[in-house]
Amino acid sequence: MDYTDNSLDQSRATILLMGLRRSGKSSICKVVFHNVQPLDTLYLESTTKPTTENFQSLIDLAVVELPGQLNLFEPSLYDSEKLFSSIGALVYVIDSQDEYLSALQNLAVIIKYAVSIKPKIHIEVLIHKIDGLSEDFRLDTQRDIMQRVGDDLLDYGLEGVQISFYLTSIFDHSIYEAFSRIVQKLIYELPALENLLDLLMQYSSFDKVFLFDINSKIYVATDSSPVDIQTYEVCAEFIDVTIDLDGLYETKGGKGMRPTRCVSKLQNGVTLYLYQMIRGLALVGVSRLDDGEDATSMSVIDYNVAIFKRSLEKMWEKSKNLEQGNL
Ligand SMILES: Nc1nc2c(ncn2[C@@H]2O[C@H](COP(=O)(O)OP(=O)(O)OP(=O)(O)O)[C@@H](O)[C@H]2O)c(=O)[nH]1
Repeated sequence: MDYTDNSLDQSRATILLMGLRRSGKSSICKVVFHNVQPLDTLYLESTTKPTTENFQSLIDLAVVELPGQLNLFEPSLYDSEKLFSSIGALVYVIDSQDEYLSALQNLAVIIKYAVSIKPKIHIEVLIHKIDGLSEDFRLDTQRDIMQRVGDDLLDYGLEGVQISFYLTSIFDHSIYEAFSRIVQKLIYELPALENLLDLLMQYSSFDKVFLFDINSKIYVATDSSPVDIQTYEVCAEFIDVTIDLDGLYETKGGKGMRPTRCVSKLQNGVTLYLYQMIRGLALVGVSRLDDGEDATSMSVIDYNVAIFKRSLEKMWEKSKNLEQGNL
């Protein structure tokens, strides 16, 4: 995703990032959207005023971060009603290594306000910094937080509100997985995209396909089979290797003339396939081709991926026109 400017554009899909002080909001933004190494977030300064960053991917995305020290309803600093009515998803970060009861009280107040302004808002709760908890304790913590949030909402008469919970850490891929799922909820064309990816799977002997945002390693869509985190990790790392290699070799006719394509067969027999798409995206597929069927299958894969890319271009053009009111 490209960093563009610093203004909040109402037409973009907007994610509002909230949570108490030091819960990890800025670190998440830095790691996911700016490729900062997790350890380099250790001594980040506390954020003192609301910040907005815009990113371009399949959709234009704005991430607004509200500093934890702010009183949510502090009218002099920002117009909370305007802000909440413009967002698609509220992401609330809870530090699971800290005492979290006050965070849960804060969350309940925010949810009450958010749904009063925008009833259809997506509410996403990150139970963050789980790297410091044992496997068993992670699940206990998640259960406890879900139970308490449910009880708080019941007290407010908001029992029907849908909330998604994610266990996350910037030190592994869980934060990318969570953001992938959150961003996908904001993509209007997601069902059509998933359909296309299912078709691609069916006709191209792929076992799993992802449509990745190359810079952030968020996947904006995948086929309908379940995501296994190890497959995600292999594919995300394959993007890094491909981009590094691509930088080493100059293609005929100069850079950027041909889309990047890379195929690699791993020792365990799994073939990884990457093809550059539009708007900073890449299709990454995993396949278990048998020896001997590589060449024919690869031609079929190339052919079908080219069709997928054309469909994606058409879909993108159409949604752009719809947005501009041209259709
Ligand atoms: N162990 C661990 N530490 C984390 C993780 N994410 C962030 N941190 C640390 O938490 C501390 C606070 O992170 P920040 O990103 O500054 O928190 P913030 O929510 O932006 O804080 P304010 O700006 O004060 O609102 C930093 O030292 C980070 O390195 C995580 O997943 N695991």
